[in-house]
Amino acid sequence: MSQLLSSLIELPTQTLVLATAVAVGAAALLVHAYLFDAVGKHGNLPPGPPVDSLFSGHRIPSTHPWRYLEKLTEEYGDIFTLRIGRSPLFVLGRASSAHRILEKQSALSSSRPRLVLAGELLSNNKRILLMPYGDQWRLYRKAMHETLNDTVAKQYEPIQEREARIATLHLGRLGQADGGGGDFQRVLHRYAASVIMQVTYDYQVQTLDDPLVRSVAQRGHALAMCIRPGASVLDRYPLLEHVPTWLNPWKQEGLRLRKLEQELYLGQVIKVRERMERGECAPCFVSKMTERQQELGLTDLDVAGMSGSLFGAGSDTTASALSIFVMAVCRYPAVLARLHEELDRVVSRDRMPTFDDIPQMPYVRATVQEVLRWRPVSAGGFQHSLTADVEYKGYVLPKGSTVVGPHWSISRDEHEYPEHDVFKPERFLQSGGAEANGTSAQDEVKGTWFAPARGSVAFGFGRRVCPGLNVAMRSLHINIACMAWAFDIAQPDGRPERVDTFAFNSAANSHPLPFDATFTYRDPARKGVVEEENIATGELDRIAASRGAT
Ligand code: HEM
Repeated sequence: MSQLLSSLIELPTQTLVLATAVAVGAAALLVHAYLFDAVGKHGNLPPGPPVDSLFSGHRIPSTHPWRYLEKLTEEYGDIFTLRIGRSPLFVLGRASSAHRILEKQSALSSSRPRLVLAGELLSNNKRILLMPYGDQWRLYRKAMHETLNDTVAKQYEPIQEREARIATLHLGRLGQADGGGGDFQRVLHRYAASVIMQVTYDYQVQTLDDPLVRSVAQRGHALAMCIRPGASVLDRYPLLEHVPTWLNPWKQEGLRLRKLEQELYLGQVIKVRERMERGECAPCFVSKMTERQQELGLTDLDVAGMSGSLFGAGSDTTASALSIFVMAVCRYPAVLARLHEELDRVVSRDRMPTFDDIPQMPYVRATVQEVLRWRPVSAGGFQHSLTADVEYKGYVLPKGSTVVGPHWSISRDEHEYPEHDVFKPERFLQSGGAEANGTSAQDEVKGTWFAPARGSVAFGFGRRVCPGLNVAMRSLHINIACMAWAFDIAQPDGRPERVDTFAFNSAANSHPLPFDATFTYRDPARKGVVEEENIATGELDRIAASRGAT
């Protein structure tokens, strides 16, 4: 009797266990299918480390994420898979994979991952950096090419020479309160802001406290906040976009930011047009776009969006690269000594360097290349997304997934760059530097003295390569030549080993954290030349006037 009873109890217990197991198994399969839908369909994917969490996948540290990716590259090789939420991210940590996928197959790998808050709501799909590959992006690229190509960029050289002279004057006056003060990074920032504002709006920036520069920087900051990985719930759950605006605080915020941005950028376009009508505007991005607007089929919002994008893309990046140069010569004084030798041979102490001198200065050119390699500004690289399946080493990377080539790990490959952590411009003298060829960045400017070196990834990849590189490379050359011509630049205690060459912020365009450097004129004659040049730029008068006004 008791045997019968226990078998009756056992039966439902077994059934219950079985049913629970089936339910758990089914749920696991569903979760698996949900989390790995893109991955599961294709199967043959590059290996990668185990996930940190079943639901969120891999957690990439927010501090210097590129260093984490470098470690994984050393472990897993030139391609590996991470999972971010539901989506796979393929990391191309070496030149081999990045070149093969982002350059050779760039027709398939030149889109951007969708960013609902930053790209669609805030930017109204008018920010080229975040735009998906397609007709609108092509139109913007064409417009940018017309206004930033080598021939047009050459016309901006006088602006860059003048601004480099102003920057040199301010560097020589660091610590003085009468308009020459501020730390050196602010001086370099002012240079970059002023050049990009003149290129875009024919608007010269005198100080970083200029209200327009502040407003533009605030908009850039708002964008940076929205782009941070995981910053927006709308990007994690894009379906929320369909919740009506009055019930949707994230959408309201995105649209509020869009309004602020559009008012600012449209306002600047209108001001340029008013000055054009009065015949007071020098050629700049907005004036050229205004002339070509109808022909290209651009709306006012397109012109406003494109011109607004330029400051964010071109100002911080240039300022950061110039600060990296200062960091490098503080840490490696022998590099500065060799630059001094070259400048003394080509330029003499009686005048400042000009663009015409640069082709005669291979060491200056090699130094620029090494700045871009040693501490790449866009260290983590920019994410691209695939518009079709892409094959590499027998793996199939599925359409729609995201790939990234971190500039940091690619530029620190010991096979390509022995003693990668040492700042050594000589490596670009040996390899033929600017004359060598092979990347799409070089295709842009092939044969010119400022082409990025063979294998350089500093300006990105394939069809998304930086359209501002003609302007950027000119800025780096002229400023590095002027700084090295004028100054002994040093770590203040005279102890180069104290320079922390890893002290950078973690922004997408990474910037050295504030550090001290001294800028001492190499001799009084050079100081005299810089001051004389700045009578011509008008900067000495401006400083005197601002002193009188206070
Ligand atoms: C040292 C200075 C600079 C560096 C290191 C730099 C680097 C980059 C990189 C890495 C990208 C992304 C490429 C990719 O997706 O693979 C980019 C895109 C871009 N850059 Fe630059 N850049 C610099 C200066 C400039 C300047 C001066 C301008 C404007 C005059 C500019 C305008 C742009 C624009 C509009 C894009 C977006 C292109 C697109 O998505 O199609 N950049 N830049």
